[in-house]
Amino acid sequence: MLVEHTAIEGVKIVTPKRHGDNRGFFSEVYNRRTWLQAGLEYDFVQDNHSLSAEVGTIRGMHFQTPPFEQAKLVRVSRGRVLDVVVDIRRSSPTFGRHVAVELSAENWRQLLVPAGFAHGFCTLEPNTEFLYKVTNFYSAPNDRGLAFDDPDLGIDWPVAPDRAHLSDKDRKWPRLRDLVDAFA
Ligand SMILES: Cc1cn([C@H]2C[C@H](O)[C@@H](COP(=O)(O)OP(=O)(O)O[C@H]3O[C@@H](C)C(=O)[C@@H](O)[C@H]3O)O2)c(=O)[nH]c1=O
Repeated sequence: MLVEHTAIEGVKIVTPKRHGDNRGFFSEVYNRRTWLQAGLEYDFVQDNHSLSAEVGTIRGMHFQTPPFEQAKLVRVSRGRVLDVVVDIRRSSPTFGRHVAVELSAENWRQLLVPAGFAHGFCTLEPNTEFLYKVTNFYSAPNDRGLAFDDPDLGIDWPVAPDRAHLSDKDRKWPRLRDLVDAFA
C-alpha cells in the first residue's frame, strides 16, 4: 500500500497493491491492520456504492454536520472521476482550498477525506462506479452541501457547469462565504 500526501494536511492518496495474474487481479482494498501500521486509524461503519451513467455527472460538494461528520475513503471500481475535496474548517490554514485527484479503476488510487471537508466528483467516463467507506452513519437531517461551482473555490471542473448532470439537490447548495454549517 502506497500512502502519498497532498497539498492539504490529512488528505491522502492511498494506493493498495494489486496482484495481477492470468485471471485478472486480486487486491486488498482495505486492511485495518495495514492501515494501523501506517498510522491511519479510522473506524469505518458504512460502505456506499453509486453508479453514474453519464460522463460529466457531478455529485457534490457534500458533507454531514456533527455529530454525524464523516471521514471517507473513496475509490472507483469502473470508469474514472476527478475527485475534489474542499477544506471547510474555518480555523484551518487551508480553509477554502481544494485538492483534485483523478481516481480510476486503472490507477487504483483511493482518496482519504478527513471530516471537515466537502467532497464531490465529476465522472470522466460513462457508467462510472464509485465506492466509499465512511466513519459515521448517513443522517439525512445532517446532510449538507456546498455549491460545486462557487467561483471562490476555483475548481477546474472537466465539464462546463451548465452542462453537468446534477441532482436537483446539488443545484441549490450555498457558496462557501454563505455557508452557515462550516466546521469550527
Ligand atoms: C449518501 C446516502 C444517501 N442515501 C439515500 C438518500 C437519497 O434517497 C439517495 C441518493 O442520495 P444522494 O443524492 O445524497 O447521493 P449522492 O449525491 O451520491 O451523495 C454522495 O455524494 C458523494 C459526493 C459523497 O461525498 C457522499 O458522502 C454522498 O453525499 O440515497 C442513503 O440512504 N444513504 C446514504 O449514505
